[in-house]
Amino acid sequence: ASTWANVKEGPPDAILGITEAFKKDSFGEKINLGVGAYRDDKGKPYVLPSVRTAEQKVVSSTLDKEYAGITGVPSFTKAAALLAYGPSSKPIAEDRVAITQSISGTGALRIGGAFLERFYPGAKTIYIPTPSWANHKAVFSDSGLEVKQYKYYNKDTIGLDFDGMISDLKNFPDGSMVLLHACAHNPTGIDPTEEQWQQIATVMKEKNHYPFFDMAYQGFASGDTDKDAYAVRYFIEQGFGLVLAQSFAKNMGLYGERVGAFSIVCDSAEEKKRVDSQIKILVRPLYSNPPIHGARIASEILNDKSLNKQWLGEVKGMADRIIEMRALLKKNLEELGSKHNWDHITNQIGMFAYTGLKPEQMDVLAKEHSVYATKDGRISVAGITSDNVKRLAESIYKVTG
Ligand SMILES: Cc1[nH+]cc(COP(=O)(O)O)c(/C=N/[C@@H](CC(=O)O)C(=O)O)c1O
Repeated sequence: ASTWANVKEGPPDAILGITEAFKKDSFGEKINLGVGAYRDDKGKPYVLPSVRTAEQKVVSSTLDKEYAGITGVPSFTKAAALLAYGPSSKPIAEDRVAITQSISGTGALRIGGAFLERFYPGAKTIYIPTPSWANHKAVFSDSGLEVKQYKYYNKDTIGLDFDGMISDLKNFPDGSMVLLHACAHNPTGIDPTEEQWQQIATVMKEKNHYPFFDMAYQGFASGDTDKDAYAVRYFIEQGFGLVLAQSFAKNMGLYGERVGAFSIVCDSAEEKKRVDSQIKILVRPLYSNPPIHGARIASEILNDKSLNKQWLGEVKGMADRIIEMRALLKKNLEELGSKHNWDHITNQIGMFAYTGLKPEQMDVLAKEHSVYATKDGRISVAGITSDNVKRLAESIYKVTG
């Protein structure tokens, strides 16, 4: 038999497969609300002007193309840590943060999964929210961890199942690894309030649970990078050690440049030194060292005062457009006379709206209305424009009444 006779055909990716279906549709007014990538009000991909400027600076500085170190471009990772943990971060001041560049957010999650699988002193089980980003389970199970879930979404209220989450955290074995979306929860767009984060931290401290923060949308959720880092910084103030995956795909629009970072907040500079050495030993056989171009662009933006200010304005602009599209969609649905309560569309935050539509309704949206989104009812609000919002509302209204 042929070498690969035993290889079976697998299913298309839940998220990236939507774009394939969208591309095949010849309808002129088709709408893609699938992949979580920002689009401007003309539905076009958006390269931030600050990124264009930073890229020109990088290119004109005629730097060489030598290997970066295993942990990447130092001026980038240093600035990424500051962005996440804040300028007055104690762990940074005490040199307790081990950080490596990663292949965007996915790569950071994968390095984290592999590091925890290799060194975490407790059970090699990580608890992720229900629902979570479609790729989390595979990233962590392929890292060799057992993946379990905690309650997060309440489908009756289309809100946070806070009591369910707290009771799960209380029932899990002491010292469990818990994945937390730092802001703009994917796919629900539902975040704990600051008070709820404080209660989550209290329970996790009592239970000695270990936080794994995934921050893929810092600045993109509220338009304010400090506000979006609230949970991470609060946990650190409460004395937690933690690991953090950062992505610059969305907040800098560097999707295809694959810019990210993975960091571990250690107990001491001495511990950080040991941890850092083991991160290098883990990364070297994975991909040896990361791509330099995207990191150099991000470094320019994060380290140059005026570029950083310009960037923050652009990130806020993206967040504001998303918030405006949420309000427009809700308004159009109400004007059509929809009897449903659509408050969740404007209450939710970040790239996605969790509509509450069922898989079969999502199928009808695609097949009969050429509106494409994932089966779980998640729509990427970034795909909504002032030109398509009316037709989108009509399509949803026809499907939901
Ligand atoms: C929560 C979360 N974490 C990590 C990532 C990974 O992003 P990266 O490009 O590796 O930095 C994504 C991407 N989410 C969108 C794109 C995708 O699925 O890859 C999405 O949910 O559509 C997330 O939504």
